[in-house]
Amino acid sequence: MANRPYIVGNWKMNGTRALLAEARAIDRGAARAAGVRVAIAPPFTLINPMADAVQEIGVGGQDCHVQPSGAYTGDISAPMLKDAGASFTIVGHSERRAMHGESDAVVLAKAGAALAAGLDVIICVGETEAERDAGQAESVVCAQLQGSLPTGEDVAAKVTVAYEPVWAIGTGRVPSVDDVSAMHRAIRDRLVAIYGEDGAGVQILYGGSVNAGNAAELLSADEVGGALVGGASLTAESFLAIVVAAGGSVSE
Ligand SMILES: O=C[C@H](O)COP(=O)(O)O
Repeated sequence: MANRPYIVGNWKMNGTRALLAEARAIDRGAARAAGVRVAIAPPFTLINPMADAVQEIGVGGQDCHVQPSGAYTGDISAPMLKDAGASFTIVGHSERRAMHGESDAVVLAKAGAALAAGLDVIICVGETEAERDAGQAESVVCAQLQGSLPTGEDVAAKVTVAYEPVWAIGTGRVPSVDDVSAMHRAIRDRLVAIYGEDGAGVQILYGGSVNAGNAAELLSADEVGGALVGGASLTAESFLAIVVAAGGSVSE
C-alpha cells in the first residue's frame, strides 16, 4: 500500500505553551484529514505538553544527542524525547549542520541513537546556493545521504528523508518543480542503492518555503511524499491549508 502524504511542521525555536492552542487546532483538522499523516516537531519544552494535548498527530524532536545520558549540559537525549512522548526526531537539519558544526558522521550517530531509543527519524539533506550554482547539488546531497543514513535490518521503514535546499529555507524562494523532481529522483536512486527494495518505500519530503500557495505544485513533483514545513506550520490556518493541498479534507 502506498504511503499517505506526510506533512511535518518544524517549529524550530518558536513557541511557548500559548502556541499549544494551534497544535490542538491542527490536531482537530488532521483528525478529519484521514488521507494525510501529520506531525509537529516543537521545541523540547513543548514535546510533553503537546503529546498530552493531541491525539491524531505525531509529536517529535528537532534533534537529539548521540549518547543516551551523561555529562552533556544543555543537551537532550533520544530516550528523553521518547519518554516525553515523541515518536520521532528530526536529525541533520541544515541549521544544526551549519550552526552547530554537525558532520554527516554526527548526524549518522544521532540517527542511530534515535533508532536505538525506539524513535523514527527524519534525516535532512540539502545543498547551499553556492553548491547548486556550481552544479554540485546532486553530488552534495547524495554524499550527505551516503554519510548520514543509518543502515541495518528493518531500518528503512523507520527513516524519512527531507530534502531542503538551504537557500530555500525561510527565504520565500523555491526550486522549480523540475529541479525538485530531478533531486527527488536522485535521492530515490540513492535510497534503493543503500536499502535495496526497501528504499523504494522511504518517504522523501520537500522542505523550504512551503506554504499554502505553492504546496500543491511542490507536492506534485516526482517522488515527493510530503513536506517539512517551518514558518507556515506555526498557525493551524496556514499548516492545515498545506494538509489540504496534500489531499486531506479538513472541513467539518
Ligand atoms: O524544517 C523546515 C525547513 O527548514 C523549512 O523552513 P521554512 O518552511 O520556514 O522555509
